[in-house]
Amino acid sequence: MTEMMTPAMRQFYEAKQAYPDALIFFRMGDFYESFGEDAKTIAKELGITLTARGKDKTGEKMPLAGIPYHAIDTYLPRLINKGYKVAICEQLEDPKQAKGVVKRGVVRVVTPGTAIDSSMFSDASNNYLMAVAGREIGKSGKSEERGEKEMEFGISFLDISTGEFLTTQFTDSESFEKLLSELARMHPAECILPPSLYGNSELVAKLRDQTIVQEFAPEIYGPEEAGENLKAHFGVATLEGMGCEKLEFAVSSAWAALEYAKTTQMRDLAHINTLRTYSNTEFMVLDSITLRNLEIVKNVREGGDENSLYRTLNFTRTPMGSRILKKWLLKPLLSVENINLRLDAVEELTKIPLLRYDIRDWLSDVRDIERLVGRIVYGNASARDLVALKKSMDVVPSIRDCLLEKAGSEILKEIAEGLATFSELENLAEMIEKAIVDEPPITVRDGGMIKPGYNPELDELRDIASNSKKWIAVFQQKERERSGIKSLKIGYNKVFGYYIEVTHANSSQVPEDYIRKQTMSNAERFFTPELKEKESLILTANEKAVALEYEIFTELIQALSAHSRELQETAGRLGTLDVLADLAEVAENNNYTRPQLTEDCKILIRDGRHPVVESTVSGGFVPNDTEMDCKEHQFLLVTGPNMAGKSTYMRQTALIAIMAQAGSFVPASHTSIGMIDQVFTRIGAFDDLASGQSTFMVEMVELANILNNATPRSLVLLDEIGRGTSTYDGYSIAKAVVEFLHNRGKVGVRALFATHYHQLTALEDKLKRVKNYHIAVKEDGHELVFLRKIVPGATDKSYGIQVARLAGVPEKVIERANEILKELERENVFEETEDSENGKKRKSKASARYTQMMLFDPGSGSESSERVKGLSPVEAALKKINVDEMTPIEAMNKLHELKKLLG
Ligand SMILES: Nc1ncnc2c1ncn2[C@@H]1O[C@H](COP(=O)(O)OP(=O)(O)OP(=O)(O)O)[C@@H](O)[C@H]1O
Repeated sequence: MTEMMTPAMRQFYEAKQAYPDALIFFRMGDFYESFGEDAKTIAKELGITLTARGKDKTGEKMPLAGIPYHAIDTYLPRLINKGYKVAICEQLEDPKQAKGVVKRGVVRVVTPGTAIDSSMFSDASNNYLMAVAGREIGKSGKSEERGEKEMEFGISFLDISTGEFLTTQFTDSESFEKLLSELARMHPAECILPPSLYGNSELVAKLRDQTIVQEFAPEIYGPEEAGENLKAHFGVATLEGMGCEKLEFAVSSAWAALEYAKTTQMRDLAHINTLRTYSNTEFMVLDSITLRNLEIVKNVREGGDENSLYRTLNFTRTPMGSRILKKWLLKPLLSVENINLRLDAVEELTKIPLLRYDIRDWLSDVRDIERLVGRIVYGNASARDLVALKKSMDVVPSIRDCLLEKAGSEILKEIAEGLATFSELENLAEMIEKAIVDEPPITVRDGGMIKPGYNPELDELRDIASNSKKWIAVFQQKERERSGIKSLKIGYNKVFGYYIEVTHANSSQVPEDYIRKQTMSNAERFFTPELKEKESLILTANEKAVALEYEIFTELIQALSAHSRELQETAGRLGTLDVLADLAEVAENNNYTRPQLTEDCKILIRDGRHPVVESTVSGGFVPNDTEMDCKEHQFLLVTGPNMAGKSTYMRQTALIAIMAQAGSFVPASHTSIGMIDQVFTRIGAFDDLASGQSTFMVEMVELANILNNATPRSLVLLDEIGRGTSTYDGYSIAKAVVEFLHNRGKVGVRALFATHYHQLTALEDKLKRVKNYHIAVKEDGHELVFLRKIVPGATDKSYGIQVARLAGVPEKVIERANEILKELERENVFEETEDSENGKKRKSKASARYTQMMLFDPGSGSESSERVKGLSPVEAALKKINVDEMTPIEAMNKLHELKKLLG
């Protein structure tokens, strides 16, 4: 049966056998075709027509799906993004020599993490492949207290299109917090795991929530062999210079990533010429929850970057700049010195606007050099890519010279000096300029790329070919006259070459020396010995010219490849410069100021604004101050009506700190930030129904993470803890959380806590570092005026009903709600309570009874019916208790609370 298959189909099945888990794309002339089951999948996923051709192994017609060769960039991402692996089959021999049966084979396997086609990812993102290595280690420290095992992980991230390669190693908890935090920050398209970790279903499930996970078992995964292989790849004697010589899991993961990339790409990836080891302790930790809650790079609603901090700050001119800016925001620094280096450069660029304008102007001409170099090294660059690279290189001398002359800050000087070390830059640019035409064709196999005058041999061949065209025209005229057939014409096609075409009606008139070549439906085609001779001359000249052009182009590619490291470094320097100039531009346009960074634990922000909200609110943003320290203002309890601006205020504090530590100016008139090692957030309710967790469960899981991991250097934002359960439980949890964070370690944790549990504000009197603040509003008749101003002290009103009216809740409901509220307030008596600590009298609206009602589920009908029946609060509460279901501790707590109610 297999005899029925064409040679192409046979080769297709050979490829399929070698790559059973990949969809095969098989190059046939101007198309990529796929057969059989692969064709069905491709047609379904891409919504293209499924046709049939030839016979398959069983003699049936073979399903076929095809896409035009030049459209692969459009279609491939749609499959890759769905997690498919694709194997690309191309002609294997050098086309110059290829004669007879064309041998095709797999030249590249494309997986999500190894895609290099630019259309697969936005310019602003890296396309990372992540590799993990690691194992369980014994329990220690905090994890032992919690009865958890610890894991030691090495992880690496490789972007094969830009050549960026990073690795790190760290100890993690059993719930993989750090690993998942890195995953959230780097957002890899694919993650590979060795069999030992792939067997850990919990790990795989958590990774799969965020990326595509594959098992990959390179033959050599041990640290020693992996290290040797990495050294061989980089051509170095030790990995010490890259910082990972002794980090066995980092090394193993780095080799796994590189090996996977080499195996799929089937080339040695020389442009991946260095590995950078980083440490988690270099950067502020922003876990996935915080990244989401603060909308650092994506918005919560649609997941796009609109209204994210990144979008607000990103006016970079180059794709490298966008990518670096994103990295800076995802990884704010922890070293005051390094942050100041960035800030010095930003400040300089704000102070010398002309320098900034010039730089940004020049940078507008710079294309994605990192990816262009990737394509060059890959051998799949087009002549257009070289022109783009040349245009990008053209501006470098101007930038370099201008910076050498004017730059004073350290980073700008370093950039200038770094650019100056690339001595071959101008020669390489000139080489491209001389060789390649200004607007070359898309393909590199059909000629037309090399400028006339660049190569004498090429000029000569082209001459022959073009003179021959004139010869053909003369020949046609001569033959028309000789035969007397006016409609006689000379034609050409790829299969038959040149021919003389005459209609059937005239075919009897042809001269005797015409030799029949082909009969068409309405014409006859002939040739003569003279035409045959000229044909071979023309065709060889053309063929030779195209081949020579390709050869010249390949030489250029090789010359550029030899400088791939310098080109990548240049790209990195231009990208960094772009970010610095961008931050300066944004700072100038938005009235940002330079923050101070300190090693103490103070946070002082004067007239702070939310960088994103300030550009979207109508009527102007009201700036606010923040003052935190570890002495008196360590835990700020923020109260205020719904919609007052509590969340905005808390978020702006965190965002200003993140911007400052990333090296950006900030939206405030004065800022001083004591280094923050991690921002934790528990904001809003995001259902995680997919994972089977309730809203409250999600809230508690996030809270547990904060309580277990926040350090005195952390900043914690808590918005409405305990909202997802009954008031009683919620209040208890909220209060316990304040106490816990306040007392954590010796100094506690810096935290902002927005709450509607007004009873919590009494904690200010008991816990010395808790301070009350509220966001002021003004009542104007029925109207509620939001002043948006944070002021010291607590508030005791929620104004929930007024806000409900503003939101358009029907007036009937609002009236009834007001009646119920008044009824509740009638029960309420003003009382003077003694502040035991300082002996001052404090007025509190909350009577014991009111407080009790809040604690014991104020909204419930049963509560008010108990009241109507005339039970005292303590009696009502006692009635509700089910002693059989209580633990001794719960019973003790309850008793304690009941006693307090008695006063
Ligand atoms: N300082 C400010 N200046 C101007 N407008 C502000 C300011 N702060 C907040 N706003 C506006 O008020 C809206 C509500 O703010 P926010 O969500 O922070 O209120 P909230 O007090 O947290 O509300 P809730 O308690 O209902 O969650 C914001 O979307 C923003 O438009």
